[in-house]
Amino acid sequence: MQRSRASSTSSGRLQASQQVQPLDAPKIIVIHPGSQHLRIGRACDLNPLTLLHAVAYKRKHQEGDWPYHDPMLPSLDNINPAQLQVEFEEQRLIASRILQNCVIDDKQRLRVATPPQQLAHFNRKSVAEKIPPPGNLSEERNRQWLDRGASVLFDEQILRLSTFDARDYDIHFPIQRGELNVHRQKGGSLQCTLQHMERIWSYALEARLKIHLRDLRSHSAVLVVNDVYVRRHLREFMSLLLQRLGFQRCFLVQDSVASTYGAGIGFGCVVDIGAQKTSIACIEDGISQLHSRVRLQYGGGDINQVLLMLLRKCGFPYRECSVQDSYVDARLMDKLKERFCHLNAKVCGAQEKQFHLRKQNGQWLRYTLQVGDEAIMAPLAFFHTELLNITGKARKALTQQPPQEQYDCEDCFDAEYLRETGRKNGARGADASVAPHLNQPRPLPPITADDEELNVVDQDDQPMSNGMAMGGHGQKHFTDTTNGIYQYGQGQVMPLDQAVLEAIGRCASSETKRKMYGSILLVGSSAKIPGLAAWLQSCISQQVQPGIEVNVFTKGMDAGMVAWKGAAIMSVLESARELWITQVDWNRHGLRLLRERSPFLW
Ligand SMILES: Nc1ncnc2c1ncn2[C@@H]1O[C@H](COP(=O)(O)OP(=O)(O)OP(=O)(O)O)[C@@H](O)[C@H]1O
Repeated sequence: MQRSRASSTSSGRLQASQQVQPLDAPKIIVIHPGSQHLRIGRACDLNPLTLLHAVAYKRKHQEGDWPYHDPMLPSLDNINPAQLQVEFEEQRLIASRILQNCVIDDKQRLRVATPPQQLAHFNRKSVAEKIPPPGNLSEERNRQWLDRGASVLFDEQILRLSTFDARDYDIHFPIQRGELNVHRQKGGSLQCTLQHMERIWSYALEARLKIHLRDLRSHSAVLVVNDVYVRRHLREFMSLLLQRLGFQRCFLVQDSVASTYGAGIGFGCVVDIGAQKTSIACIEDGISQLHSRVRLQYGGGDINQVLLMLLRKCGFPYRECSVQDSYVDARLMDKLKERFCHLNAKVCGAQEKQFHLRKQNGQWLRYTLQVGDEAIMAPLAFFHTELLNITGKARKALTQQPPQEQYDCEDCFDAEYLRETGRKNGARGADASVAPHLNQPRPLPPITADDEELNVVDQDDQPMSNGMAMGGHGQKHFTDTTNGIYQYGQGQVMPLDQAVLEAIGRCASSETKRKMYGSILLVGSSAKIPGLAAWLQSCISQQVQPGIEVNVFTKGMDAGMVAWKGAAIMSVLESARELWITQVDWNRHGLRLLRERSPFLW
């Protein structure tokens, strides 16, 4: 490890009460939970299992009880759907003009647009054809598509729930937009959310990894957590792993730090684009730089919604598609995006595509359609973020408050708690003349009940200033406040390139900034969109001072697994031994251990 916690623990601090056992990769379980997927596996595995991070409980149909469904894709903003359509169309035209200005070859020829009306002419006439079940699916398995007898469904079984079938289940995704999905509706309390998580992880361990839960006491766990975290939630994760699931020991690692290990780089700006969130953090010497961290509330799921809207504009032949109610349709949009979308300006013109779909009655259908600029315009929404307004205009940018400004009433070693309760010269509370450092202004109060450690920046909340992000020029769009909060424009969703420029601009020295520009690592499954790295590189290059080298890259491995692999590598390092927190120690010392041992500033 680049940074040893041993060097930062004083002699008077905690010593492990148990001798650390030899490292044994098959007995270490690495867990990376996300908004859509859970990645889990043994540290010795080449790749983790990837399964849907959701659970569906069969409902008892009772009077007054309605099914509860967390959507798989971010919901459309339905405050004023008609207005939304009009605004979307305006933005589509602007994006189309941007694309037409793209030079596609050495002869400086410009890109030719494919108008949706031209595609609609073909698509509206396209009729679905009945086809037999795909080759490897027997008639028998096609009939038993869904296990209707099971009281709980996981993974693929949830993805087979149509609008009709879903009515029999309460469906929960315990993480949404990268954060624990705590809400006021059915099954939305913090304890319920943790219970959903426990059910999914237990299923993955027992049914998929074939590890009995009672054997977990001889296993260790590494949990990959967000860079921008809520301390209270991390505490709950520790209890879930050590007390509820019963792992022998565990440690937590931030996802950007794990990604640098997975990619084999010593430093870099990690841009993680997942299903529902994008997080950015600059890593140096194994530490995620506090001020550079930001989590943006958009990801691949929002691109699915943009794609569907664009396809509808050109006569999408599967007219009943309802991603809000049907998990089959949400899954279909994932697949279509993964197959069609790209950010390669040289690819233009209409292309004929096909997709298959199983109907509720077991009949398979084949749809044929033509796709043109929709395929490039949907992912362009990462840069032209006005297109993302359909899934919410008032999008929040989340940064993390420094540790000394975080107040945790259950942490009896919390700096604020000690300040409030400490006795100086026999008096409660400190006198400014005696201990001026203890009389600092009180930290900001919690922002929300659950997210007290997050700086939640509602993009409409703050006045504009001329705050200039360093590194680039022409970035006059950021509000810069004293505690590291920033926002983009007058409430717009922050474009990806601007967010990266701002994150790097917040690094301490120009040397560090220069290093970061030269090493921008793209991870998360949405980073697999062909051409994304080159597009981002080109956008950033145009905005930095001349002479600064910009390098945006992915590693030659599944971008969605980089963080998991990094955590697996870390877990077996000799230098990671001091990070482990045993069940016995956690029961005895609790939170204090996270302060002492976590590989990031608690
Ligand atoms: N080849 C691909 N091309 C484009 N997008 C892809 C590809 N493969 C997967 N995706 C998209 O990546 C998203 C899932 O990403 P990932 O599994 O990293 O998210 P997550 O970790 O579950 O969520 P989050 O990081 O938002 O909490 C989905 O929107 C999926 O459609």
